[in-house]
Amino acid sequence: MKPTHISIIGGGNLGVAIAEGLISSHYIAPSNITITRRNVDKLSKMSEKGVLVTHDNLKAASRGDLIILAVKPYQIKDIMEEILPVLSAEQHIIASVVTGVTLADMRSIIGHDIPAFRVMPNTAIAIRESMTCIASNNAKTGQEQMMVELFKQLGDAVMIDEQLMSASTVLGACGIAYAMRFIRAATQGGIEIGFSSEVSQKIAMQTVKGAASLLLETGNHPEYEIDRVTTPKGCTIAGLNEMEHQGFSSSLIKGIQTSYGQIADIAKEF
Ligand SMILES: NC(=O)C1=CN([C@@H]2O[C@H](COP(=O)(O)OP(=O)(O)OC[C@H]3O[C@@H](n4cnc5c(N)ncnc54)[C@H](O)[C@@H]3O)[C@@H](O)[C@H]2O)C=CC1
Ligand SMILES: O=C(O)[C@@H]1CCC=N1
Repeated sequence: MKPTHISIIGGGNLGVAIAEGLISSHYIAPSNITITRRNVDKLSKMSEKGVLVTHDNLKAASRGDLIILAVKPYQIKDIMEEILPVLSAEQHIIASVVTGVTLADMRSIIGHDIPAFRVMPNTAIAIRESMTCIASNNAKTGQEQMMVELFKQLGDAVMIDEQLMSASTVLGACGIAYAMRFIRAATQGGIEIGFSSEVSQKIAMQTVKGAASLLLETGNHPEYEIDRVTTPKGCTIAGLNEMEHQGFSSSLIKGIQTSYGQIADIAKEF
């Protein structure tokens, strides 16, 4: 089972990133993707790639069998009300990437029959390296599997309980920004100890990629791999311990908790 036409409502940062990932995956032809935005001029790169671009959400919704809502939390209610007249439980799956908007919120507008999903990717979906968490509680047979297969084309994907959707938003979607801040900070440190900014960033980026790949490929725990780097009385443990004295792990955990707390406020925008 595979969607025949995917319509993305809201061609902003994430909506375009999803379309880019879909195009490069060859999972679906660009002519079977529609993306909408009020100002379609900003989607010219998408139309150059063969994606159908329109400001007409109704047209997009009737064309698609999978509709991905990628608008801001305060915009999703109006969009669902707008497209409702063309939705049918037989034709459509509605998937929202909108932070803090629950399946119950969605059902309060679109009703109980239309299969609804929450999907939480991150912006690396554009290059097919997203971690995407997916939840639903009224999917029809085979639809959950179809959604996982689709998003596995764009990185990795898992079904989770909806209760964990906010946690997945923080760890996966916000998480890519935390990882990039690590890269930027490491780059700045690298400049201070002698590298040009360009070379420093290259080293920082490839090192983070290598660390993640090592864990993904071996299945090892990070501390096991750290033990293999930290020579006794060596420079790694000296720096690592100083980072911990300065609150490295603690600041990350506290940041994650703060982001998580913020989602309750975002949810009020619905
Ligand atoms: N940016 C990210 O990394 C992630 C964002 N999200 C969620 O995805 C959603 C979208 O986020 P972004 O792409 O960052 O926001 P964005 O503001 O870049 O994109 C939203 C787009 O929707 C368009 N839009 C607004 N009203 C519309 C309408 N009536 N018809 C058609 N298009 C309309 C806007 O013009 C804009 O281009 C948010 O709810 C956010 O919480 C989730 C995971 C990651
Ligand atoms: O910062 C935000 O609220 C959105 C949700 C996850 C990533 N960006």
